[in-house]
Amino acid sequence: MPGGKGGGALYAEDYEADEYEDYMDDYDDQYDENDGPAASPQTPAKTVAKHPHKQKAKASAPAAAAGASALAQCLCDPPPLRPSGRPQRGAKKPAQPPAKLYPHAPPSAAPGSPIQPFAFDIPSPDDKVQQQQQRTGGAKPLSNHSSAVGRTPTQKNASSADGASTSAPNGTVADGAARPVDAVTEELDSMRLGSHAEASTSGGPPASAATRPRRPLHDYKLEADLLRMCQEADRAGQTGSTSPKPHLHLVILGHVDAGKSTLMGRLLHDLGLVDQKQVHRSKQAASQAGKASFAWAWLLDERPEERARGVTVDVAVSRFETPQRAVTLLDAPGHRDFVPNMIAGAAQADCALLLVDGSPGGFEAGFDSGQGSLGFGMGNSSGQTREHAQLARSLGIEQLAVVISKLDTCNYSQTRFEEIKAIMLPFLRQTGFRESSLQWLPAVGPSGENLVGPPTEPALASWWQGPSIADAINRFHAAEREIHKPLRMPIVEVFKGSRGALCISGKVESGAMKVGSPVVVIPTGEAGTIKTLEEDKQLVQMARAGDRVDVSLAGIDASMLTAGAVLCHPDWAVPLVTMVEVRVLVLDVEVPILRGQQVVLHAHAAREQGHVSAELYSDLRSLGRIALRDGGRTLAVGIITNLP
Ligand SMILES: Nc1nc2c(ncn2[C@@H]2O[C@H](COP(=O)(O)OP(=O)(O)OP(=O)(O)O)[C@@H](O)[C@H]2O)c(=O)[nH]1
Repeated sequence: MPGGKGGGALYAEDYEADEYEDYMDDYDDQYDENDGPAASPQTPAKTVAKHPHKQKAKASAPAAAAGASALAQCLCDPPPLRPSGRPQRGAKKPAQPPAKLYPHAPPSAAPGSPIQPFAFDIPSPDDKVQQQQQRTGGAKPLSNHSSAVGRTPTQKNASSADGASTSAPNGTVADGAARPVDAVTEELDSMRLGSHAEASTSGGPPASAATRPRRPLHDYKLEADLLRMCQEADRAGQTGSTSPKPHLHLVILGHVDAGKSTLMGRLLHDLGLVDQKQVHRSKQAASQAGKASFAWAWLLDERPEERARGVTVDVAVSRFETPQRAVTLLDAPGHRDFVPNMIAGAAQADCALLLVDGSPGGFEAGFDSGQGSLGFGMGNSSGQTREHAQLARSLGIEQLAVVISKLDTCNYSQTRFEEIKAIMLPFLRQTGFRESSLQWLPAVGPSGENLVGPPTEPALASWWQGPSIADAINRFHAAEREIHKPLRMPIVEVFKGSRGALCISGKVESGAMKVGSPVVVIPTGEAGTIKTLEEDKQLVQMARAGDRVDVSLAGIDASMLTAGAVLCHPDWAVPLVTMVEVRVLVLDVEVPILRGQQVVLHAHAAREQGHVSAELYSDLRSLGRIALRDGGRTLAVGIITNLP
């Protein structure tokens, strides 16, 4: 296997800043044009990894020059003081620091200086590497290829909401590298889900559905009756959903407290989907809890936990329509603890609104890379604006509207709007977004400025004549429905439905199903049939790619249903693998990703340290994208290039 013994290793080679865009474009373009893989699955997967300092160097030549001299100076000049507080031997007065390298240098920095004298009160970057190596048993830095292995029976990650770095019961994703291949293989065999499924009391089929050889996808043909139903739905312009308009799955992203839920609550109200009574109830509840400013947000954040903490925890789903679009809205949490939930939300989306807090200091807090002025990571203090944008792009979102909120806090300043745009645009380009797929607009959630019509506030109306939020949504294109591929519906939620039955919900990523269709749930291999299909609380007979549905199943042991599993066509089930080769882009990480390092692999709604049910990116993009996280941070994003 490429990547060495037992897998579980991630390899990286040099990566230049602009390569991210090329990397995404390469793949997207090549699949668009050829409908085939950019690199043969047999070809060892290439990994791209970027070095944060290289990225900075390429992003701006003057900054790079300044950075190089600053770094060199820092390394060559002894620090002015020793840890004891006494001067270093031979210490000389530091030269005048170069021009500001990092636009959001902490306020404590010396005027004009990006450099903080290192106080030796926190581990140095070298210390961090060493600590990490000790954690992973003397692991080595990586080079050149990528692969990740899942080894434990699939279970819903029982870790923190973060889902990061807690060990799965039977081991870790990536510790195979240090152990003999045979031992790992044996262990894998003994853990096959076959035994898991056979042990179930449901009387369902053995795990063969999960482990039988993969039938080529091109052999698949949509069943005649389903095809007819899809064609009828096309003609009628609907699939049982309430609207004939093109359907968008829109996710709302952004740093914690950027104003996502407030904006969406107010938007739903202004579009007539939330009545005065609901608003009144929400306002009352919020003021009674001493959180009056969250009244609009509480229209979406309904859970007691969310209201108590004042943050969104899980993705809230609602539906609304604009004049030209039917929209399934996914309000994602912004808090860093809930990034895994954000990933599950973004994985279902075709387009996104990225909310950026325009208030003084708000943008800077959300956009902070946590890298410190010299580009070395200084902890987990980074803002989620960057991480959300990077994850969104790597999860396949190409259309993005950047909404600069809270401008009421700075007199609706156009200068502030333009300043934020000027900083964000190069970053988003570098993240892989095409400039032509980006929209920029201001909005103020609580007062409803620029949500469904032009601004009424003179200070904003004087300079903004561009699109409102509703206009921006109308400009998004609906994704193509992939009905000619076998059924795939990743399970996002398992819940007791209004009719009493246990239901699963999620977005159909490919194929179609109707009431009575046979299905199999991967990874457990449980087989059954579709009992009911519900879309937007209405019973429907059929659901196809692009529909978000609630499904109840007959003949399936309910205990086998977990979020992250995939509902599949029984003859073309998603492959269940213990190892995937991935091509990854390493994000701004504090220390290199090391062989043996534990990571949590996120693939669509699944997060695993164990078995992975995965698709090749070339077969189905939405299920072939992955993110690797550890310690509450996203380390790398990528695509599955091979299922060895
Ligand atoms: N002044 C002002 N305050 C706003 C605006 N939008 C939101 N807020 C306030 O910001 C706070 C956070 O708003 P939320 O809507 O909960 O933010 P969020 O992004 O949904 O937060 P999470 O989902 O927890 O990440 C609330 O007190 C809102 O009233 C705005 O445009 N202007």
